[in-house]
Amino acid sequence: MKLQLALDLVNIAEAKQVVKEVAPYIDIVEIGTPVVINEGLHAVKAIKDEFPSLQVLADLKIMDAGGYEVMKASEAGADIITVLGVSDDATIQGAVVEARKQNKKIMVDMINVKDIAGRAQEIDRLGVDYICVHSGYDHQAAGKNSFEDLATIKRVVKQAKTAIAGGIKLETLPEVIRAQPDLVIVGGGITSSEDKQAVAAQMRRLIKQG
Ligand SMILES: O=C([C@H](O)CO)[C@H](O)[C@H](O)COP(=O)(O)O
Repeated sequence: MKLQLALDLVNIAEAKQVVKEVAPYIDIVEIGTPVVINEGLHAVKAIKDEFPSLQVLADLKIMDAGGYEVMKASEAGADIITVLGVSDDATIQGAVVEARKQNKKIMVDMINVKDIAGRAQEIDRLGVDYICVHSGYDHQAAGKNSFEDLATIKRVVKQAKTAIAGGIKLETLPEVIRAQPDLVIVGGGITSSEDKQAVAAQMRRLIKQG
């Protein structure tokens, strides 16, 4: 099981500082959607250049023009790029084709997908690398999480790796680990804590224990 740090509410300099603190405990750094909006794909390049041994995920949440946007994120150095599960199959297929050309991976974010089981099966057949259940900030504010959805995709997805994101904290991580996703994505659970390094280290320990 891998651990991904999501960076959402930082600029490039702050992002570098956080990654420096927690780098030994994480596998993937996510350049979050708000960072891409504020800083552009330069943020992806800056982090990849400074931390070449970490995988970098560009959370573009692509909704259209999958091939083109994956190409641009790949040029910036992204290893994994996100596409929305609610987008058209053609968008996801375009993203997958381009990712294969560039030797990159596609993660489909299932945020706002109503029929998780049905859509996850369709998306799995499109050859994506990860399917991620996700309670975004607005869903978290309404008290939702994606634990049930994780169990659903674990049941129906045959080929892609499974991931979960949205409000995961040190206290809720054991419940997530019990469901055995391939990847756990944590943003505020690390970045909002006073001692980010200690929290990331403890998360890594819990994941290692399984
Ligand atoms: O994708 C995200 C969100 O939509 C804002 O862009 C976050 O990266 C994701 O939810 C993980 O962050 P936390 O919920 O703070 O763990």
